[in-house]
Amino acid sequence: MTAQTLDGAATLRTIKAELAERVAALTARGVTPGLGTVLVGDDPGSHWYVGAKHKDCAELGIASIRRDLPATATQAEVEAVIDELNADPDCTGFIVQQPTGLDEFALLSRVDPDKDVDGLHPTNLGKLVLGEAGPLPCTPVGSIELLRRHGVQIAGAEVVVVGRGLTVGRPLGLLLTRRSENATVTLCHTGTIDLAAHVRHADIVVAAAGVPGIITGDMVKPGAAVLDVGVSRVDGKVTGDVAPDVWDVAGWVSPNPKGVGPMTRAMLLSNIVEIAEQTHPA
Ligand SMILES: Nc1nc(=O)c2c([nH]1)NC[C@@H]1CN(c3ccc(C(=O)N[C@@H](CCC(=O)O)C(=O)O)cc3)C=[N+]21
Repeated sequence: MTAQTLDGAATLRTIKAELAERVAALTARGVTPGLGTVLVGDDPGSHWYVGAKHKDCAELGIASIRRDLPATATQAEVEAVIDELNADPDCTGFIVQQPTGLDEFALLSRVDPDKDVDGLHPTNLGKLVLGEAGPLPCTPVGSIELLRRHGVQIAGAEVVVVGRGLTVGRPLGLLLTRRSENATVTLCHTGTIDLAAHVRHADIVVAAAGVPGIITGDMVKPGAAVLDVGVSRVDGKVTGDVAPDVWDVAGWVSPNPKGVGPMTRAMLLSNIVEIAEQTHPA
């Protein structure tokens, strides 16, 4: 048995086509959405991600506002750029690419919550906990959207999320347990005693540990859906958390690359368009 592919690259193309129509409708009314990015330092991976986001925007007719700062930039300098983008009417929303090597919590907290297209501002994470509407974190929502668009049943599913990080595991647990998703979630982490015992019961496994190959075929229930969210670099190549033998057991697997990564970009674009529509109602 070989698993079906949860193809994030193809799904990104579909979502871009849907969003392009909404951007065109905005542009026809004189509204051009604008995405801002703040990038600190010269990590090649971060540069690639930010470059890809701006290419996506160009394809859709979303304007780009790019602020690249040297690795020597201070907390105060980055905060001044955040203040500038908060005040810029052409900037619909923006992200501060992580990691910055600076006080991340202070930076996240300084972004105008209404421009927080990462959905990571404390106010927006609080809204998620409270069940209030607001921008949602891109990687967790992208993971759910990838499952949904491939017909994987989420309601009633036993989901094991591996990893409790701020950008994936923790918010994903909150999203999946909403009434609208109705999954039963077990959040596993480095303190989990018997990871395999938990994963074995899961209809859906989300591997977001950042440990190459931590999920192996013998841990997975036959037919389960397995999302590979982890990103590590081994010998310069992107490597996920899911071992190759999982494909022989699972019903669906998201490849890595071309799985959840492109979906993160899709949801960023979607958040931008959403904010532009809300702030400029027809
Ligand atoms: N404030 C902030 N927001 C983020 O959303 C954010 C961040 N910081 N820091 C880093 C992570 C990582 N991330 C990815 C985005 C796209 C791909 C992606 O499209 N990857 C391609 C290519 C991967 C490759 O070949 O390098 C793929 O998976 O097919 C991956 C990872 C967003 N992040």
